[in-house]
Amino acid sequence: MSRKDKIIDGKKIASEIQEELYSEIQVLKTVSPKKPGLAVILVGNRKDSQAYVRMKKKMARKLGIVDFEKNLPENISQEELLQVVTEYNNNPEVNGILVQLPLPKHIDEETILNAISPEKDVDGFSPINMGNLCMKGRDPLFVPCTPKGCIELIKRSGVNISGKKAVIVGRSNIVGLPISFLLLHENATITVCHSRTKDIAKEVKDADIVIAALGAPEFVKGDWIKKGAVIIDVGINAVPDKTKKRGYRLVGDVDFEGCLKNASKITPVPGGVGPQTIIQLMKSTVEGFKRQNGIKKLL
Ligand SMILES: Nc1nc2c(c(=O)[nH]1)N[C@@H](CN(C=O)c1ccc(C(=O)N[C@@H](CCC(=O)O)C(=O)O)cc1)CN2
Repeated sequence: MSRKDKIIDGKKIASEIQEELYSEIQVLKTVSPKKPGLAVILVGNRKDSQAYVRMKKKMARKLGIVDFEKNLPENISQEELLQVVTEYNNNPEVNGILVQLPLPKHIDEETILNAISPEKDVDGFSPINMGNLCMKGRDPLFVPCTPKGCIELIKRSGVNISGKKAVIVGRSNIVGLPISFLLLHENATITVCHSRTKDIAKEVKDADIVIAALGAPEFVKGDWIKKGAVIIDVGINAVPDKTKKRGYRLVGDVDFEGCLKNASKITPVPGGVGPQTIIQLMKSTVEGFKRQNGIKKLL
């Protein structure tokens, strides 16, 4: 298999989904005078978070989703932030609410995420949606965007998940845990590795599907990969690089060149999982809009 055939083009898949969603929104216009609305709450001045929020706004506008934005100061109190969440919970024009993470240290993330109405929790991070994701036969209203995107990348690359052994490296609430449950619901056999796992390399060597989501640059090495394995790299790490204009380059949690040799499919960084986070958020907003307006099936 050629190098090109092995690399999952995340940007291309995201633009295919964008086109599908655009068409769906055009049809929605014929059945409802309302437009889907997404509220994004950003606290503080982190450059990376500001960039992600800009990307979300830009995509929403391209698709005809109305964006509501609140940029709040770093020192905002938890009570004031809760007030903003409540306002959006009560605003019928807002179908999805997202609080950009991470939050400043003085704010309790769990309290804020708990305050988002589960019906508008497009990130899928609220305890009700997370709880339903973790149970068999219970459909959460929303599923976290990055894990949802990983499943979509695997499926759209023609990989059958059922019966496969999937090894997830990382157990975060945002990615590692939700993707483990999504893969389990797709009938994969899952192993979740973390900092106390005795021999991560040994676990990965057995995997048909590897999900790397631990936030450590190029952690997963080429000689850990079983021939034919599918590798989904969720990590986005900036490593210093003086040859680059911005002084750094982005790498994933996987040693890309090393792992490419044995992999049958692999996502690059950038241009792999990242674009899914944005487009899946838009999909979830439209799903929320339809549910909240009693729109079931189109055409
Ligand atoms: N409330 C949330 N906060 C955060 C989430 C989330 O899903 N919900 N995820 C991440 C950040 N994130 C979106 O918020 C995000 C990360 C990366 C990308 C992306 O497209 N990355 C590009 C590279 C971009 C670059 O050049 O810097 C890529 O991988 O190709 C989009 C969104 C944490 N917070």
